[in-house]
Amino acid sequence: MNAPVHHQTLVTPEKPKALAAGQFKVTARDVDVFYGDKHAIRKLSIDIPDRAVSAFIGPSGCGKSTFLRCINRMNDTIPTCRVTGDIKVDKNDIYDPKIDVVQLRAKVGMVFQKPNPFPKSIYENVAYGPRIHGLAASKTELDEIVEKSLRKAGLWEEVKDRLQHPGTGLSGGQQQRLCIARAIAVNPEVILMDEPCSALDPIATARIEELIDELRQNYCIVIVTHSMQQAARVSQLTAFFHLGTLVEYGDTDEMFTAPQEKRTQDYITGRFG
Ligand SMILES: Nc1ncnc2c1ncn2[C@@H]1O[C@H](COP(=O)(O)OP(=O)(O)OP(=O)(O)O)[C@@H](O)[C@H]1O
Repeated sequence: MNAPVHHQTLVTPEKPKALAAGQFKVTARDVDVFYGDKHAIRKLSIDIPDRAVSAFIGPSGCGKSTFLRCINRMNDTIPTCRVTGDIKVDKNDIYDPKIDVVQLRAKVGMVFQKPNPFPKSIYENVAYGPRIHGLAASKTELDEIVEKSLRKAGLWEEVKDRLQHPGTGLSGGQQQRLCIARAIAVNPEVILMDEPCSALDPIATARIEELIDELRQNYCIVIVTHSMQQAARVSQLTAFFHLGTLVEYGDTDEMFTAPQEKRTQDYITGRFG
């Protein structure tokens, strides 16, 4: 990309109130991440507010996904990966050995690059989490959770008459909304999205972006994206990563018009990356 980003904003440009009040949902201090000898994240500190969308941008391999996965301990599943430093969600240390990782991943849900519904029915995809977390006392309550989650994910009208059909039979964009419904069903507070639109066509992408904008009213959302246009459209805050460091994090509008750092300026104007 050689020209500055064309700035389209879907969302109201007001600053998140949480920023002004200093209320942060996720805080990280001096986080380092290693894969064996490879130092992937260096001394990263960040305060992420609630009820806003934060976008992580930066060139390939700069550590965006690695840091995103730290926020719900998804990196625990990679044997060579070691995380040091301090990460808190709601002031609770998520690397405390006493933390129940299954509960943490319900509270800090994740949506992946490629939609990955379970090979089960649409209903079961959404009902599975609430059932294992004991969130429904009866079948009626479970039905209500499934409907509410599918509604919040903007999928209910399209699937209400075929809840017993396989989730894998939906279109890519519908599958991604099903995965969002699945994450929502267990009452998360933070939703991590790792390039959630990269496998989708522009229409399905627009639908997911609208959904992200609606969801920010109730959740802390962090999205990794390769698209600066997408970051500009959906986020209120943007974090620019480079070579495993967080170069700057702040108001999306300011980041794309008057970045603080030369490296950010060079990246958003297409001089590297
Ligand atoms: N499982 C892994 N094992 C070893 N090294 C890894 C692993 N995952 C990532 N890395 C390395 O860590 C660094 C950061 O990778 P990461 O995927 O976090 O970057 P990214 O900014 O999300 O990249 P992209 O935009 O290409 O997805 C890279 O050098 C990458 O090769």
